[in-house]
Amino acid sequence: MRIGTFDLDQFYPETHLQTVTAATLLTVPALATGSFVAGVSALGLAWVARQSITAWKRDNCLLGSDLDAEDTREHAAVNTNNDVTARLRKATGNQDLTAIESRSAQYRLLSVANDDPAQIAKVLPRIASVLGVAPDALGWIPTAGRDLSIILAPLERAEWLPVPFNESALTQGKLIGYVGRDVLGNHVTYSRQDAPHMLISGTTRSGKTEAIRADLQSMRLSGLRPEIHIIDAKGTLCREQCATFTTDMGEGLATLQAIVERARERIREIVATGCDNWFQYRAKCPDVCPAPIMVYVDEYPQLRKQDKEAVETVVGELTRVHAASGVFVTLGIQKPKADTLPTEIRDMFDIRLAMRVPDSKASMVAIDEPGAEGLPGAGAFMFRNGGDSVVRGRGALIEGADKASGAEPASTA
Ligand SMILES: Nc1ncnc2c1ncn2[C@@H]1O[C@H](COP(=O)(O)OP(=O)(O)OP(=O)(O)O)[C@@H](O)[C@H]1O
Repeated sequence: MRIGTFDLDQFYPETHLQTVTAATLLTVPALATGSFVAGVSALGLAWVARQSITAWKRDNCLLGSDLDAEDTREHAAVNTNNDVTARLRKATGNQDLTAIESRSAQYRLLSVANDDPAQIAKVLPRIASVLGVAPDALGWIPTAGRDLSIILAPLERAEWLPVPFNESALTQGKLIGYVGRDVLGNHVTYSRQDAPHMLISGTTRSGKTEAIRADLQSMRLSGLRPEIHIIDAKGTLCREQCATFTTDMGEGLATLQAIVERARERIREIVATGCDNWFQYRAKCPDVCPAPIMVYVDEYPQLRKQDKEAVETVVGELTRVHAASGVFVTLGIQKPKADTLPTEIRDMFDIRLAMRVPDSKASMVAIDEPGAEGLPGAGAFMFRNGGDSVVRGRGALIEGADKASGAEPASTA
């Protein structure tokens, strides 16, 4: 398990020693008696033992019953916070609560040894007062593991850490998008093959543009030479390498209509070769398969204002049918509202990335649950891939996109 950039398994190097000892004790006699199968089984047994010992020691640490203060003190990233633990226990009357503190790119993380959502929900306001933050600024991962909840308190802006774009999380020949890191330090990625279209929501200064940039970069690095079309009312993406770019919404609509025409032709060609979709076609006929078409519309309601019916028809067809033709759509939206983003369009977007949005209603539209209204901004996200549960984290910042993550003045939005 990783907390922040820190791997808890590293706490227990002695388990490696135990593995070697167990392996030697079990394997040598087995091999000496001439049984290769027994030797291999013994090695397997030793490996399983090592995994269980590590997990057992780690859980004990997280559960707080056997906290190894010496080990944790050596690492600034993870600390049992005795002060917070004592105050939590006093404030809640629950003597089982133990707080282990760590940090991620934007949050102070408090791991609390309790996974009963009802109990935690009841004590959240008291935890907020112990941490000295407003209750609605607290985030919460109720069942982060067995007997474990994680409470997230936003750090001061000066303490935020940037998340560099990580190319190694991508796979050549696949349309993998790199989003950033979750609060436990894991890479957050998605595949356009599983979920072709993406909705990115976020009010001004929330990090929406940087999120689109990270996605564009991911697609360019896929090795599939994507054909990129950007329709961007504000023009902030004008320096991105692409096939077409426009800030003119009339032109944007015409671009989408032309893509629909091409997509219809493509699907005829794909079906004629006996394939169901672009991914199959690419696997079967890599030499003739056309490049994927990536469409990015930033500030979708602006485009929709151009001609509501025509825009909804064209976006509807592209998202409903043409992932099979190799067309992948990303919509950016500042204030997601049910009337500008009707359910039948919204449901076509399986990948949902929400940065800070104006209120909980907008969060419901953006990601089907409240919470994005309380995000601290500048790249903090809630992410949902299809039916999976929501992941919180911070988006990748492409090198050179910004000098220092903490340098910006706090947003008033
Ligand atoms: N992932 C990130 N990591 C660090 N800082 C970030 C990140 N994303 C955004 N920021 C910071 O927040 C600022 C605003 O980001 P961005 O331009 O992406 O916001 P936006 O939501 O597109 O806003 P606007 O609509 O006003 O353009 C950036 O200049 C940068 O300082």
